[in-house]
Amino acid sequence: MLQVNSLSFSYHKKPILIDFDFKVKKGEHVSIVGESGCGKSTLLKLIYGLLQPNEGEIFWGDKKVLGPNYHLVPGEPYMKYLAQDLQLMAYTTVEENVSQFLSVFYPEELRERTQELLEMIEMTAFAKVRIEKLSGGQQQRVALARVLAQEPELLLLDEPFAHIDNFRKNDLRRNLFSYLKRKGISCITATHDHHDILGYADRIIVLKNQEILADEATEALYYNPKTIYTASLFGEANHIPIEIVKSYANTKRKIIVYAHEFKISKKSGIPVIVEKSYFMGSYYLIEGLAGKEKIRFHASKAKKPKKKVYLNISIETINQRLKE
Ligand SMILES: Nc1ncnc2c1ncn2[C@@H]1O[C@H](COP(=O)(O)OP(=O)(O)OP(=O)(O)O)[C@@H](O)[C@H]1O
Repeated sequence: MLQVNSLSFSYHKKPILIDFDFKVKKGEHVSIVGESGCGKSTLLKLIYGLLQPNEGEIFWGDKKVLGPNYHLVPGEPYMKYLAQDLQLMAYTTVEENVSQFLSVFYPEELRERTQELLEMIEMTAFAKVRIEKLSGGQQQRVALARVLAQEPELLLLDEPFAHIDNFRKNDLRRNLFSYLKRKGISCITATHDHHDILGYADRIIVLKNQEILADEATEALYYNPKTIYTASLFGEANHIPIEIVKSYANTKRKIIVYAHEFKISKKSGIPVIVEKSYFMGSYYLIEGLAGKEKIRFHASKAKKPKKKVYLNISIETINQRLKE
């Protein structure tokens, strides 16, 4: 288990992370999310031991992670960190880059393990190709297989699919995260992309203003995000005064409603004047005004500007969001 205790870090006196406490269990997959510059990469570098905490400690089981003040070569053998710097050997083949790190004695087992990893990254056809001939996204996939060949207990991934095209991304996500679960490898992923989170992360840690804003199981956080900042990490979300939803409500509170949670009605609900429709593939995202309040919702067809529609939200959603 990873244990982060009262961790604080500053770059040249500028605080980046203040008093972080969290745990990651064996085999658990945790996503670190938050706006650009909130400190996601910094947190991964601290866990890996590339940066020295100002305060606090990090443990993997009973082993303390020592920062650069104590290590000439950063990194711990039980942990791997995959960042933008891929550290591949340009003049050797994909296969060699992966198999070199497998601690396997018998040639047949070496072949099988290499094959398993190349299948996982869908690069079997490129086994004999030299790294220098690959695209950036292909190199990123090889780098992933290479760190997995080293059988880490904890894998740290920084924007792992940033250079990978959309054709591959979904398959690769599914392959990678089920591989990690199968092998019981713990994983912390820093990402902006909610597609990396929903469906894969067991837990989400949200960073904002140098602090942990939320640390919760993925579904619980999705359904009850508490702040619009958190909800927006999952997709298009509205933060609207409750009096717009329930005209009789006597409160200044606002509630979070995801765009897809509104149902359109011809006759009753929140009156909204359409401003703009955006084609999104399987639906249209519609922007409109409820009084002075901007509202975004989904519709199966585009709506003409100035058209009046009525929106409804289920009572279950309202009650859930109003819970403290
Ligand atoms: N070596 C450095 N020296 C000084 N400041 C730094 C250094 N590296 C990062 N920072 C600053 O620390 C803050 C956190 O950076 P970090 O890269 O951890 O954020 P991030 O959440 O990973 O961002 P992104 O999502 O854009 O990758 C930013 O304000 C950044 O400018």
